[in-house]
Amino acid sequence: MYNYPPKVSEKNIWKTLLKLNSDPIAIISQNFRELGNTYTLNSFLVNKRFVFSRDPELFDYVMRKNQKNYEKSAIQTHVLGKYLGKGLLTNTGKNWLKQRRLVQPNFSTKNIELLHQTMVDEIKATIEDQIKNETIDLYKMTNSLTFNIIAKTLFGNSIDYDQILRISGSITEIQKMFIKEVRKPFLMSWYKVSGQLKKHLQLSDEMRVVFREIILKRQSETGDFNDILQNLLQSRYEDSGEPMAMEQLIDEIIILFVAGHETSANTLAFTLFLIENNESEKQLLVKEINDLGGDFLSLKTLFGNSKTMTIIKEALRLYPPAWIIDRVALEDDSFKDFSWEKGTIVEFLLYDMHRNPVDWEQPKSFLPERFEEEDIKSKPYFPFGNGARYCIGEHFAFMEMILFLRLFYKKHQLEIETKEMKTIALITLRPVELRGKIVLNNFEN
Ligand code: HEM
Repeated sequence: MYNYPPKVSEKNIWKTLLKLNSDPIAIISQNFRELGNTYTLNSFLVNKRFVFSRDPELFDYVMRKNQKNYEKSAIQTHVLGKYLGKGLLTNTGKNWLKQRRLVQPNFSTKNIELLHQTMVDEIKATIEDQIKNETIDLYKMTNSLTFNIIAKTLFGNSIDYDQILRISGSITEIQKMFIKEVRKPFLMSWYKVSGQLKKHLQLSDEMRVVFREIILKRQSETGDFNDILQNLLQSRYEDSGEPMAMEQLIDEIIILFVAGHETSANTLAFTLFLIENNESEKQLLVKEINDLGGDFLSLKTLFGNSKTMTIIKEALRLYPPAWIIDRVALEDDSFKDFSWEKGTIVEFLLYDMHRNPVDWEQPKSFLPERFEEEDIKSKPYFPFGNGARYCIGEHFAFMEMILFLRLFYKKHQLEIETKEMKTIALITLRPVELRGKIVLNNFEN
């Protein structure tokens, strides 16, 4: 009936299923090498068929050309959605489209650029705070930095650091629970009877209370507020002219926190590691910052194909935080010689697409200059996704990351202690650790 791509053999299914928990990228990649760019895994554990792929053409077909036939899997819409609500990342169908049309304009280049000063202030404060004359956890630093940036660009001074800490604590706990549910779904009854599920749903409720208070207070105030909340409150649906309902607004805010901090934090940590291990690139970066003089933070120098930009793009190629993207087929479908039944889950491994030697020369090397080549647009490079659900925060992310690197290398140096980059692929791909000491330059740049 259906012509599924080559299957993981009976013999290798157990090995694959076990390793999907402990080291998913290694086993998924190994299967590509053995079975080709697209293969099938029948998982008896969850009674579902998975098609894994690193074929850019199939990715384009599913994400763009035939995207109407594909939806996000229940892992995001239900498992994560029950804690985080139905914001853009966890929403589907008509409701998603309606929300996307309302929320996306708030992330236009023009609107994001208005947040420049807020980002600069947060970055300066974080770096100052971390100069301690001792080794610190740099990944923790990039995490709290990007969390504070999203909090302050969303709420301005309407949120205080105590509230930020509480929300960040709740989101971290919820993410841990989510990972447990995804990795060990067969323990679901235990999560229920042991009270873990309830405890995490309560955390979610508590978080919503904080957001509701902030929003209600804002609605009672008058004045000029330069933040995303103000824009979201002023946004109107095209058809009805109505604003967003309170609970939907809270859903969107929670998603912005979740989608908008860890991805950038991971990228910054990977980028720092790569810069510190590539002396010539570091020199070029510092030279660029110095050559820009007083313009090193100005909007007109931020978004061109600068050294700072190509370094980040290359870090995102080697270590895409969204290392895997999934979709479920709503109806039976076929692509080239293959066909599959509705309900099949298609998993795209961006990590492997970005490192496939067929497309990339020296795929494992850190070579930012490849992003200056003419043919770069034809390469399979999708750190921010593809098609209708493309990341709305790309411009925001580049702005905060470029500002951070420029401010950091303008006046500081890093004595990095982590010698080898070990990664862990959970919801996002992140470093296991990154430790080092920040020191002030003893010369003024
Ligand atoms: C380096 C940083 C980032 C990376 C690598 C990244 C990556 C991605 C990817 C791959 C998707 C698509 C997922 C899919 O199709 O299944 C996505 C969606 C999304 N991202 Fe980002 N992201 C980053 C930063 C941000 C930031 C800073 C924000 C917000 C401030 C944000 C908000 C979102 C939202 C709301 C969605 C869902 C869009 C939708 O489904 O309509 N992201 N991101």
